[in-house]
Amino acid sequence: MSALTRLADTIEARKSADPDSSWTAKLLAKGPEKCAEKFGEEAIEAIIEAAKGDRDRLTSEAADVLYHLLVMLAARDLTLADIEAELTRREGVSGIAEKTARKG
Ligand SMILES: N=c1c2ncn([C@@H]3O[C@H](COP(=O)(O)OP(=O)(O)OP(=O)(O)O)[C@@H](O)[C@H]3O)c2ncn1[C@@H]1O[C@H](COP(=O)(O)O)[C@@H](O)[C@H]1O
Repeated sequence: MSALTRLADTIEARKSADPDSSWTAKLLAKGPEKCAEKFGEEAIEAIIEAAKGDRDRLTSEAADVLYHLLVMLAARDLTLADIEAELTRREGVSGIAEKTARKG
């Protein structure tokens, strides 16, 4: 099992945890809008580090982004498996071909 899958499972389990004992439970208790806002903040921090080019800081911010993405998805009852299914569906479809098809 990958670290990402373990993290997703932990986040799922935190849905029923005491907000006083878990950061994730506390964030989930604030609702999906707050989870989305936190994800946005973390994404911006990662963008800044990517632009600056510090690999260590970008690694740390990217980990925050993945954690907050999973929390945001959990807040809307979406799982990592749901996203993996969408990625699997896209496998073998060129991004260029997909964009051309969308433009009609
Ligand atoms: N990966 C993470 C993770 N990444 C970031 N964070 C937390 O997310 C928070 C975001 O940081 P911020 O500086 O934005 O938060 P803040 O400024 O204190 O909060 P606000 O004032 O914005 O509300 C920090 O408190 C981090 O500790 C995480 N918290 C938990 N995890 C994972 O989730 C697991 C379960 O954690 P708990 O739910 O706390 O048990 C942990 O074992 C980890 O594996």
